[in-house]
Amino acid sequence: MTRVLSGSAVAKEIRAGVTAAAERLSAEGREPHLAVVVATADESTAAYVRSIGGAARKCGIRCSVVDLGPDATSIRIRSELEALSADPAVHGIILQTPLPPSADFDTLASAIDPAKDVDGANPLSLGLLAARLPAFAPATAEAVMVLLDHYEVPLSGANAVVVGRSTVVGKPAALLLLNRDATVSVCHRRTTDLAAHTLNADVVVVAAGQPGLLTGKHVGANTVVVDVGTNVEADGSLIGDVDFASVDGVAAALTPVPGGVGPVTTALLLQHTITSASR
Ligand SMILES: NC(=O)C1=CN([C@@H]2O[C@H](COP(=O)(O)OP(=O)(O)OC[C@H]3O[C@@H](n4cnc5c(N)ncnc54)[C@H](OP(=O)(O)O)[C@@H]3O)[C@@H](O)[C@H]2O)C=CC1
Ligand SMILES: Nc1nc(=O)c2c([nH]1)NC[C@@H]1CN(c3ccc(C(=O)N[C@@H](CCC(=O)O)C(=O)O)cc3)C=[N+]21
Repeated sequence: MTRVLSGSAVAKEIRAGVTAAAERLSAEGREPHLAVVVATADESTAAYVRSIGGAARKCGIRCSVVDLGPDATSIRIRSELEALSADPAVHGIILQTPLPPSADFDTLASAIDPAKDVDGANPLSLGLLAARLPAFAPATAEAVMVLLDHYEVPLSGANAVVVGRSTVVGKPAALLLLNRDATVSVCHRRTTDLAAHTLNADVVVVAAGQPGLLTGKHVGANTVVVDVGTNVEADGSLIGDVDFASVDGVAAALTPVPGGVGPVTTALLLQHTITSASR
């Protein structure tokens, strides 16, 4: 039997704390405010931005979406990030990926004030994370850890495999797992034999953006699979990177998409905004 590790209830719990804190802050005249900068027409990003806006509203956090369009220049994006960093009424800033082909995420994210970097995108935040110093972790990577902890998956000494090495998800997830004493392998497109790695893993985190990448042939009976992928199908439905039907019944546990990592990510982003507004 494969256990389905839902994120919805976990997210709800986090949002309850956020709502109470947002109420307190607003009563003091410090309405928490999250700004989301978008420069893409990507469908999964649009879905994410909608879910952030909806969740923020419900929790009493102001959310402004700054949509610069898919043709925005690096100069335009950078000046927006600088203006938001300098605005005392803004407490959290996120820059959505993907960006226009001419723009570099890591370069632009360094324009986000680390104090407002609620998605841990500034390379400085990643460095602090690597050094185990206080910083905002990327919400998705932290959501992976929150889910594993909630379902009491042991990490110390566990073999963990992360599929994907992006700055936004794969790399920080690997760092967080390493900080918890897992033995971590990071796989990517040049990995020659993905199954050889994942079959040996206690925990597999998949963040590749490739539907159907991980199948029942990649996992064993004791493997816990965390599916970070959010791929929008032609009919508009959301699917992960894991072939759910083939892994279900083989692995020990699996997070669903939707209803797994996604809602926890959004809740943590709001929680980070509260932390920033409280300072
Ligand atoms: N649920 C959530 O909260 C979030 C979900 N996402 C989703 O997670 C997925 C990954 O996002 P992101 O990290 O930004 O994506 P990127 O495209 O930036 O990175 C994808 C990574 O996966 C690797 N990869 C791609 N294909 C394969 C393959 N066939 N075998 C092994 N590795 C592969 C790439 O390797 P290489 O480096 O060699 O190219 C790369 O490192 C997307 O579906 C995205 O929408 C993202 C953020 C949050
Ligand atoms: N800098 C940056 N950080 C990100 O974290 C980031 C990004 N860029 N670019 C785009 C991807 C995508 N992503 C999602 C997060 C949550 C849901 C989510 O909550 N989905 C719901 C369903 C929502 C719906 O169905 O509309 C769920 O999984 O249950 C989806 C997608 C974050 N991303």
